[in-house]
Amino acid sequence: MAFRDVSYFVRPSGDKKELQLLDKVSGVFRPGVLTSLMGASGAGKTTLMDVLAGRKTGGRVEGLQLVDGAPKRQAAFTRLMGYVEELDVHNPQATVEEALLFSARLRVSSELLPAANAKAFVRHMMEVVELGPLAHRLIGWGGPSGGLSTEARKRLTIAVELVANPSIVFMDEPTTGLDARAAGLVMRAVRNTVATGRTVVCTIHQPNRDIMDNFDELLLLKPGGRTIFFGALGEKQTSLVSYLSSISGVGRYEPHMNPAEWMLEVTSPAAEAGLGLDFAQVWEASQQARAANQLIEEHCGGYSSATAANRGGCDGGGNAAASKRPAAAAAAAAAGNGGKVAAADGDVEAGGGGGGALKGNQDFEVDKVGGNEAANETRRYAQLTHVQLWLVLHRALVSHCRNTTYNGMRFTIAFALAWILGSLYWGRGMKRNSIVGLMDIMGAIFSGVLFLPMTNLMMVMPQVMAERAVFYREKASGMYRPAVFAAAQGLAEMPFVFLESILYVVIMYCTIHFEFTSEKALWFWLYIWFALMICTFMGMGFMSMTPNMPAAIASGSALVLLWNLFCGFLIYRKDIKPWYLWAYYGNPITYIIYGCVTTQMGDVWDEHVDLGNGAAMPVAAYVRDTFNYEYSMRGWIVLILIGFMAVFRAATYLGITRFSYQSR
Ligand SMILES: Nc1ncnc2c1ncn2[C@@H]1O[C@H](COP(=O)(O)OP(=O)(O)OP(=O)(O)O)[C@@H](O)[C@H]1O
Repeated sequence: MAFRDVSYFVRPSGDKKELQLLDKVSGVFRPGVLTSLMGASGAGKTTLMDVLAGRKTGGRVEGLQLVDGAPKRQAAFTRLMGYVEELDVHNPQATVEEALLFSARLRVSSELLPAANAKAFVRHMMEVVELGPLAHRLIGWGGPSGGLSTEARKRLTIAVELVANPSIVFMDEPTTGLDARAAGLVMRAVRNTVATGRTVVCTIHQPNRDIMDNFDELLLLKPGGRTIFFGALGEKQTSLVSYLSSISGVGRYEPHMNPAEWMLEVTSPAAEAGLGLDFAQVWEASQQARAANQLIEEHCGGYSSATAANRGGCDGGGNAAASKRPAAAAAAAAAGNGGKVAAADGDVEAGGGGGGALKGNQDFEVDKVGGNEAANETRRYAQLTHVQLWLVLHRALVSHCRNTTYNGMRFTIAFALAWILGSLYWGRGMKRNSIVGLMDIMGAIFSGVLFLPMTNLMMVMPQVMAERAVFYREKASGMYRPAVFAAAQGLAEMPFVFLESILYVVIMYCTIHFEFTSEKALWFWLYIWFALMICTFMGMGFMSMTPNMPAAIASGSALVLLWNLFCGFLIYRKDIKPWYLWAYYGNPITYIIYGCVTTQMGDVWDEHVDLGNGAAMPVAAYVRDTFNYEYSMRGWIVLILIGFMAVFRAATYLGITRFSYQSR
């Protein structure tokens, strides 16, 4: 990948003036070469990497970006690159191998990596980052709650990108937060990745000497996103040290010093002010900059920065071919960097193909993976929609089955609430011959419809919050359609809510002793099942549309209170002021109570309610006249409730597609 005069501008909200975060940055990232992006905090390292990776969600980019000598086309480039984010966000319920298989299947097409070969490929990639022994370990949440260690999680994050067989891998601060030993292990995985012939670019903060020794080249930025140095570091960073030492006034480098620390210290804004120098200007005038520019020109061919920018070279247009790296390129790159890359660990060799070649003893040609990716470059996703849905749904179901805390809690609460309601209204389900008896039945139904479904609403929110973080990463990697994720998320809940509804209804129905006919019991169960589903989907929808848990809980609770008040139990339908009727009709609780009450009592013409003073009327007539409940509506109510479910599923879809709470 080559880029020239890349600038990036943002317009902070409420500010008329654009802020420039990158200022004409140029460079070349080559196969088999490990390039570090360094600079003071806030210099623009992550910004540059995000711009080059096409991960910025706003702002304006200028300049030329080429992939394999042609203007970068983002859709194709997304399939060719891996982006190791600083935070290691994974599905905690998956094992290491499952997470990698999931990524491989969704990011490499079945033509290039048949499902039968995926496991062998993944196993091979696990060897690259030395995760083989942890293949069957559950990822977990890390820290005291168990699962992979911080360092193993980082190697997993790298592997998740590697199994997509990318040509170029961007890594955002892969060693941050790790101790020296853990950072060393991660760097070995990074180095192994480079040895497969891939282009690897890392942002990194003040690495120690051992870590620094792993890097071949450096792009050093200063605040404002301007280049201070770009080129080979040389053995033990001698090229960098000799360049900076040649600038008059720069503090002397002593052999015992950490070169990264020294470099950042002598080029800091304070040091610049002390020397009265602008290191970016010094760089532009230097002989090393001329050599770097020559290299950049060689890779940029005849493209001018302005032309490419106008043609959408930054994020669209152009005719980018998928990256095809000849083995010679990797070898040449290695030769140009002290031969560091040529030696590969184990059976991993630098080689050709879009994703570098792995020579193993598999019974299929891994070399083909990525090498033929150009054939699919027009396809946005590696897999067809139904395959995406199956893979995402399968993962969601497995995760739910393993999430014993979530399921344990919801089944326990269902059991406990059913018994509490059952003991409160014990045996009153058939006492329909007095107004008090009917109100008891209504109360039991109102409580049953509200309590457990509301619990579901609150309990699902943290689950969705956790899944959303993983979704953002996977969406950015172009693994599947957002609609697939939304569909799988809803479908995976259904069997568990189904079981929960059976547990809840069986206990409640028997203890309250509603009428024991299979028809009435089935109607009752159906409405309660729908109530649970609606509230679960509503929790998912609210969590997807709002930025965080407090916002989701606040908005969900407010709506539930409104539903509660206007569902026709606390205030009868006929007593609700006309201008509030929308809250009665646009309210799923209204229909669930309506359905439960009318199917229990709306057809009971042979029993009479005592109205006092010797007057009585059939139960069915009382229910119809008092609550406006028509028995004939029971089927329509099912359709209305399905409509509410659809609305909340749509809310989830809109939330994940229209609102992104991860702006970059
Ligand atoms: N969307 C944005 N709007 C305004 N300023 C931004 C935006 N994104 C980044 N910045 C600013 O741009 C500068 C560069 O940010 P960036 O995160 O790229 O720096 P960095 O070199 O990676 O820093 P660090 O090492 O601390 O992560 C910072 O001053 C940051 O505050």
